[in-house]
Amino acid sequence: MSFLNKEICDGDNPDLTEERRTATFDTDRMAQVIYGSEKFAARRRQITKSISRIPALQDTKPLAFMTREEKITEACRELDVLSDHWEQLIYVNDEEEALHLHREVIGMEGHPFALHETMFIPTLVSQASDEQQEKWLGRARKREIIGCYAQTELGHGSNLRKLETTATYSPSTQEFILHTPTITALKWWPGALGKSSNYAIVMADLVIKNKSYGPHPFIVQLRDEKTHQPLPGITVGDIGPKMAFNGADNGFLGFDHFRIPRGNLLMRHNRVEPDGSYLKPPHAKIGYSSMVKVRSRMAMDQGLFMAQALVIAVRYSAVRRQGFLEDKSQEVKVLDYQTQQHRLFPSIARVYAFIFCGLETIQLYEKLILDVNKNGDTSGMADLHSLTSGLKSVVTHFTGQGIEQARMACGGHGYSMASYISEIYGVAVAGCTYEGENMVMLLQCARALVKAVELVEEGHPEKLSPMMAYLTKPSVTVDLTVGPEAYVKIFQLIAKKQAFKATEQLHKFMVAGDSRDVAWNKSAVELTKASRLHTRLYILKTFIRRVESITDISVKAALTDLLNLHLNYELLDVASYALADGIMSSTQMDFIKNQLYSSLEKIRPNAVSLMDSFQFSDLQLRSVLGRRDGHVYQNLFEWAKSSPLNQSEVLPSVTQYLKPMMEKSKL
Ligand SMILES: CCCCCCCCCC/C=C\CCCCCC(=O)SCCNC(=O)CCNC(=O)[C@H](O)C(C)(C)COP(=O)(O)OP(=O)(O)OC[C@H]1O[C@@H](n2cnc3c(N)ncnc32)[C@H](O)[C@@H]1OP(=O)(O)O
Ligand SMILES: Cc1cc2nc3c(=O)[nH]c(=O)nc-3n(C[C@H](O)[C@H](O)[C@H](O)COP(=O)(O)OP(=O)(O)OC[C@H]3O[C@@H](n4cnc5c(N)ncnc54)[C@H](O)[C@@H]3O)c2cc1C
Repeated sequence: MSFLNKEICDGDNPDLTEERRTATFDTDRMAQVIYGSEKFAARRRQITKSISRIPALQDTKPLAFMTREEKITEACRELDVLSDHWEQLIYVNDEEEALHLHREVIGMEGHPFALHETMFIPTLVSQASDEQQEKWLGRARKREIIGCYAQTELGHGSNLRKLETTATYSPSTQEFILHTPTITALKWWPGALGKSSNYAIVMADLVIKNKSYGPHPFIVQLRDEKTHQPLPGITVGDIGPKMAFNGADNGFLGFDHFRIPRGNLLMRHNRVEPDGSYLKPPHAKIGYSSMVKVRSRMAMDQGLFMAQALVIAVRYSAVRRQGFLEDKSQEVKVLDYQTQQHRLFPSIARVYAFIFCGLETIQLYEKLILDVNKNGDTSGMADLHSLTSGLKSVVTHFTGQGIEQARMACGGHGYSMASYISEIYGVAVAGCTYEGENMVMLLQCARALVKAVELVEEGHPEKLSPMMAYLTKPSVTVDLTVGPEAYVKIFQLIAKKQAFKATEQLHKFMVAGDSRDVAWNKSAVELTKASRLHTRLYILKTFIRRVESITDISVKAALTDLLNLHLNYELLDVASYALADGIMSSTQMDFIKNQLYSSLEKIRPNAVSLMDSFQFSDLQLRSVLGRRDGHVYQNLFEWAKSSPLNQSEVLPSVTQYLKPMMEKSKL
């Protein structure tokens, strides 16, 4: 039986067409704001169009029905097709275009080049000397070799100072000897390490003449370039299936006194001379730059994950009709329910806010690397580290929440893998863990906050970085009706109070005799709260700044509605702090609530177009519920019919067990 007849499916679902007609702005113009420029938004569309013309890149069997091996093989097949068309699809070496291409064609479930592009090449760019770049960077960019980033070990991920893999320098042979002394020293988790990569950046403890210099990056060949067999002295493999991200072969790696030449220590910022003398880098943590790079991307990448889930949920909510409001002759779109709007729209606002932050932090990282590589200027490192530590933690947490709400907003069908939301969720929440576990990174952000509070207390507010300047703001009474700046002021007061309270608690324990580390641990929950508020303030301010800078009037108006929703929702979410400290009254709380509800109504007519503006193709969305044409029911039925279980009427499990069991029961 097929309901996919042409009449029903010609054109888009009329409910979605109606939604698109009511939009008050142009989605191409909105895409320019989302993707940071008219040029890149247009290039994305052009790339999407070119992809749609390559038959070998169109949908094959749904991913949900594939085994892990099939997923990996399929990703590799697509990579091979892409490499044949690379130069006609994108500008070679344009990172953003390459990322878009991968996202659209291969999706988010991981692939052998995921770490090559995101960490291997960036580490060579930031850590390898010019000579070393000449040797490896060109080959990596041409994809003659595949690399990954091997840092985390079975026993240690967060505490890098305790990594156990050693790289011991031998002056007599001018080699480093890589060794895995214990089981816990096995590298464990690196993406694409298990089966695909033939090279890795390995973070190992540099040891010279029995002295440890801490983790340093080395480039290491893992496999023979012709046979792909692991080199003697190397044990490498896949760590097995994960919650999601199963197109990636996250791996393990061990070394048995494996020798690499001296020139394989990445030496842009530090050196080991032939005689074993060590030249220090200009900043102790410069070797961590690749992590900062990925963290600086995470607000954008996580924003895009949440956007995908919301495109699906919002489109589906405009097609799904259930229950009645005033008109009893026709059921309403579930998107008309206030609870549905409250479930989805604040996340739409967060998506935009996160993406605006991402645009900013990606640029900050690029600037930092230029400053460091060209002028040896490391002065921006501390600020970017604390900013991206807080941001990755806050953004991943809210993205997980937002995606889960999107799933629930799709009712039963959200739970089906046809929606694809479970996969998006599984991939996105990995970000709470990778690139620094969220609590650990919030505490990194707190280090900077506490230092700033201490500067204020010591009478040196002039030494504060601009991001911390709010810590000196006096308490004021605020009239919320004056607009965004009033919300910022209240948020600043809340964040400031919490930063001072957490620091005060830390100092109190220290005065009572605890060491700083113990006092820190006793204050850790309060410190993480301060970091979250500090980061949410940054997000809020970035959102305001970005909206203010928009020139297209209708785009600006639509985003102003979203910004107002964000301001009210965020302030309400932290209202307990404001009430406890007498910063806000209950009358102001009521005002905020009413503003919030009226924002939901204002956003409603633009909801579908706010999500269409992301211009994800159906290929990228991989969702039966979220397709642009909105033909949900027909496609769900087709999708279910393609399940391997439906390829025969009677399964072997029935003939082998259920039938005999029922027969036995009759006796
Ligand atoms: C549609 C959408 C599609 C989107 C698709 C996008 C694709 C995205 C998918 C990507 C797929 C996969 C990506 C997965 C990648 C995952 C890769 C990894 O996970 S790699 C491993 C990451 N590991 C970590 O992050 C480890 C976390 N730990 C640390 O970073 C450190 O141990 C620490 C920072 C927690 C502590 O370091 P330590 O050396 O012990 O330092 P101290 O705590 O003592 O601090 C001393 C001092 O240094 C400062 N510091 C620390 N780090 C930095 C830094 N990077 N830069 C500058 N300064 C730094 C720290 O703040 C302290 O300063 P003080 O002034 O003393 O306070
Ligand atoms: C999908 C995925 C991909 C990954 N890809 C890579 C990769 O490509 N390369 C790579 O090298 N690694 C990779 N990793 C590893 C990842 O970076 C680590 O898992 C991550 O840094 C967390 O470290 P951990 O596993 O040691 O967690 P742990 O530190 O063991 O965390 C366990 C708990 O302890 C708490 N905790 C730990 N330390 C502290 C502290 N100081 N204060 C308070 N609480 C603390 C944490 O908050 C957490 O609740 C990947 C991981 C995942 C899930």
